[in-house]
Parts: sequence; C-alpha cells; structure tokens
Amino acid sequence: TPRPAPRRPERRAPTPAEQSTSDEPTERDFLIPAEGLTAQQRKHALTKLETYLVGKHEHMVGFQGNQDLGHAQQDLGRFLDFHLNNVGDPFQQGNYKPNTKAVERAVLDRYAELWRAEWPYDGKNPESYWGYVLTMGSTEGNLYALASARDYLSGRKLIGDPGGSNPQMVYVQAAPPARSAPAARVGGSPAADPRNAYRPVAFYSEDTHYSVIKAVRTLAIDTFGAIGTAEYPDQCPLGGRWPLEVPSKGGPDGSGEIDVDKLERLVAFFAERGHPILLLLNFGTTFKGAYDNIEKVATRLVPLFRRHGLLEREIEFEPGRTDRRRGFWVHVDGALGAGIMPFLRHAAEEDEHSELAVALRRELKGKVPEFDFGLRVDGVDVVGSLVMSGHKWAGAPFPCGIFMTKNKFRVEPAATPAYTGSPDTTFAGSRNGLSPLVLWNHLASRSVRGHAAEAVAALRRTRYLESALRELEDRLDREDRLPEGGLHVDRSPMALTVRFRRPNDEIIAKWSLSCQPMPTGTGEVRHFAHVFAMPSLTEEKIDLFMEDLFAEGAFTHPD
Ligand SMILES: COC(=O)[C@H](CCSC)/N=C/c1c(COP(=O)(O)O)cnc(C)c1O
Repeated sequence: TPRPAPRRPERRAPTPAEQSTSDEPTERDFLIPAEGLTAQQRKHALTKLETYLVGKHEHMVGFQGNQDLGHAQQDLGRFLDFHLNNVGDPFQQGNYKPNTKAVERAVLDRYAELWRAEWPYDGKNPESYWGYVLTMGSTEGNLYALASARDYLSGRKLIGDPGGSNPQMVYVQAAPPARSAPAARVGGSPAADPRNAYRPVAFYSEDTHYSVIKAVRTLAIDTFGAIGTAEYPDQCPLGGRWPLEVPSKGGPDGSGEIDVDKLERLVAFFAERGHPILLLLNFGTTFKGAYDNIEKVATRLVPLFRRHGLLEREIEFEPGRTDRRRGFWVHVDGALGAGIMPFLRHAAEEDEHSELAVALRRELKGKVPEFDFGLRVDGVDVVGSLVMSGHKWAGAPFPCGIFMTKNKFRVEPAATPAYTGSPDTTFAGSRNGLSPLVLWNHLASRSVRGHAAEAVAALRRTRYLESALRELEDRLDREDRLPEGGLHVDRSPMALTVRFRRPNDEIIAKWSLSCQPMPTGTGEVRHFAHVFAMPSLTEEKIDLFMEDLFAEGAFTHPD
C-alpha cells in the first residue's frame, strides 16, 4: 500500500503567529519560500537567531571551546568579502590565487616551533615538519594521521610516472618478506611471522574520542582487539577476553589516562609476532581532560621496538627499489592539550622566581608533560604526528585545526592535478582560507609570555571551579539538600575540566553542559556533567553557575 505523502509545511514565510514562540529558533523560522524572503523577513529571522546565540554564548561552559573571540571580528570581518580557498598543498602557491597560504605557512611555522619540530618548512629536509591547517577540526586531523600511518606501516608507496602519460600517482605495495627472510629484515623477533610485516595494529585507550573509532572504521585499520579476538582467541596477555580498547588507569572511573603497564603488554604481544604498531595517545581527553603519560609510554616502548626490529625496517617495493621505514607510529591527539601546553612549558622555563613560574608551581606539582616532536627516547624521535583543534584553546569561531608530521614520514602526495597547480597532499579538496587568519590572530595578539599567563590563569580558574563545587556540596549538605551519594566532584591531574553530578535538564540546556554516564568500579552507573575552564570562563560566571546549582531541584530528574 502506498505510503502517505510526508506532511510538508507550505513553502511560504511563516506568519508571526506561526513562528516558534520559544527563544530557540526552529527550521520554521527559516523556511525558504519559492519567492524568496524580503530583506525585512530575512533580518527578522536572523535577528531571532542572533538573540538566541547571545544568550547561549554568554553561558557556554560545558565544552572545551574557548568562547573568547578576542578582536577577531574587527580584524578579520573584512575577509568575508573574498572567496578564499587554500586548495592544495600549503607550500605550493597553486593557481587559485585568492588564498591565505602565506598566512597558513606562518601559522604552521609558529606551531612547529611551539611543538619543537624542525622549522621553517623545508621540502628537501626529511627531518623538517610538514603540515596543514584543517578545514574540519581534529576529527579530520585524526583521520589524516591514521591514514598516513596505515599507508606508511603497511609498506605502501605512492609513485608517479614523471614524464609519463599519466600524471596521477599510483599506489605500490611492498610484498611481505619471504618466510625465510632473516628476522632482522622482517622487523620482528625470530617468532615473527613475515606475513604480519605490513599488517599494522592500532592501539588507543577507552577514553579516546569517538572520532578515532570512526577513523579506524572508515580506514579499515585493524585494532588489537579485533585481530586478537579473531586470530589469537584466548591468548590475551591481560587474561580473559580481548578488550576493544586499551584500559585506562583505574578503569572507567579512573583519571582517564591510558594504563601504560597494560598497553606495554598488549603491544609486546603483537610486536613479537612481527606486526607494525600504530599507537594513538590522548593529550587532553574529551570528558576528563586527562593527559596520557606519553614520555612514560615512549620510555617503555622504544626498547621493545628495538628488541623486535621495529625501530627501522627495510621495505622492498621491487628489486632495487627499497625504503627504510620505522615499524611504529605514535600519533598524539592534542585536540585541546596541544593548544595550551606549549605555553605552560614556557611558564615553567622562566626564572624560577618569576611571578609566572611561581604561579604555575601553585597549579602544577611536577614538570610540564612531554607531548610533541621534541620528545626523544634513546635518541629516537617518538612522535610521528600531532593534531590540534583551533576552536578549542585558540578560540576560533568555527571548526578548524592543525595536522603536523615530518617529511620523512610522509607517503608521497596522492595526485598533482594540473588544474589546481598544487599537489593534492591534504585530506580536503577546497580548504578554508579564513582559518589561518583566525589562528594567526590568536597567536599574534599576545606575546608568548602573555599566552603563558593566560594558560596559567586557566589552571587557576579550574582550581577555583573545583573549590566552588566542593563548597556547594558542603552548603547543600548543611541544608540537608545534598543528593544521595553527593556531587561526585572530580578532576584529573592538570585537567582544564572538573566533572560532577549531572544537574537537571534546564540547567544543562542553559549552560550547554556536556554529559556522560560513567560506570563505577562497583558496577553502578553515575551520570556526570563537566565544565571546562577555557579563557572565556570567568570566576563571576562560575559563581553564577553555582547559584543555579544551589537552587531547589537543581539535581532532580524526571526519571
Ligand atoms: C563532546 O565534546 C567533543 O566532542 C569535543 C568537540 C566539541 S568542543 C568544542 N571534542 C572533540 C575532540 C576531537 C574531535 O575534534 P573536533 O573534530 O575538532 O571536534 C578529537 N579528540 C579529542 C580528544 C576531542 O575532545
């Protein structure tokens, strides 16, 4: 029987009476009639949206997006007059001339310096950085990093037929070494199976952002859990069933850092069998703001990689055409952490009696953690790639970010399309030309000392937030209004966020809170919300937020 036609609204501008009454605009307010809308109707609809956004902008505290625009609008608004497009490689000008690649290169050079990579960019130097400004956020960067790592570790190479009839590049795949190949050439211990030599295995923790799981699925990259379950049943080195993700320290209600001891045992299992290792580490996890101890991971795994011939492998594409590549790749998801940490490191490097260094020591017991291209263990430069979101710490008003790696880890560009005049070396085709301007403005509008002071202040405000929540818990307890079990206030080491018991839906909507159910060690599930102390979160806002949480029914839920 034919399905009834979907009920469609008439294609006409809604009358004022038909428009949504709540201050939250709906698609009805923006219905586009065939005859278009008058200037007045468009202004009316847009004003409704602006009014709504003003309120939400003021109360946006629940995600790691810095809402402080600085003076981006007056500095950059003029560039909306241009159709900017940074299509192609940032370091090749290309034929699409209305671009901001010069700005993009300056931003990349500055972040390369902040992340202790070799800069300025030099296409002839294998140790030089290469990177590009993302048109999406770290999701694009993670996708691109994992695709690069997959091709690099699985012995793929893109070669062109320069001067040939076909300008396109083609993939060539190295053949697995012969079974008789010496273990050293296979890149594994004597037990290594040469057939695994180009089968990379991915590892990431249970606190990893969902964009990584999406990337692994999209790119058909094998994870240790999937291969373990399929090919090594009942052999999990942790005992029991293979976990899908590397356990975090202290389990689901722990700090959110990866459990390095368990990671080491899982990686060893696959390295012994000749698999190349693809490791994604978090530097500022989404919900708990936790930092994986990247230096500790590297200190444990570099000797293991050396033992199993994974520090350097010879890859033969065809007789006489070989590459020397590593058998491991460490990607750092620094969506939030890569934005703030270089500035905290600067504060730590100041004279120990300076006001900034003293202020940092009040917030941070111990050293600023390692995460970037400067990390070396036994002379090995550990980090293969790094991403950062521009709309988090840097406060870009739209998604953007940075992907960075080194020339020596790159698989040659996919194509050199004549019509753009620039090698197609990024994930996107057309690329946002405004993002480099926003990131440039963020970096250039303060001295590095000014950025460092901002970073230390954010740690101080996080501590203020945590104290305020604990005082609130005491106030509610004194008035016998504390919910059963308390407010579960918690903060991971150095985190820019504090998590606490989820309040009611009205407060969640007003303050744009991000919420997550979390199993506890006892099997109970607790519902948390969190607040991030981005530069846009002032102490005044924290006080106003506490008043809302103190109100009657703040933690009451309909269910
Ligand atoms: C629930 O919160 C989120 O999903 C935020 C993005 C919104 S904050 C502005 N985090 C995104 C994120 C991402 C994805 O980054 P984006 O694509 O820029 O959103 C990658 N890695 C980590 C550790 C992340 O936290």
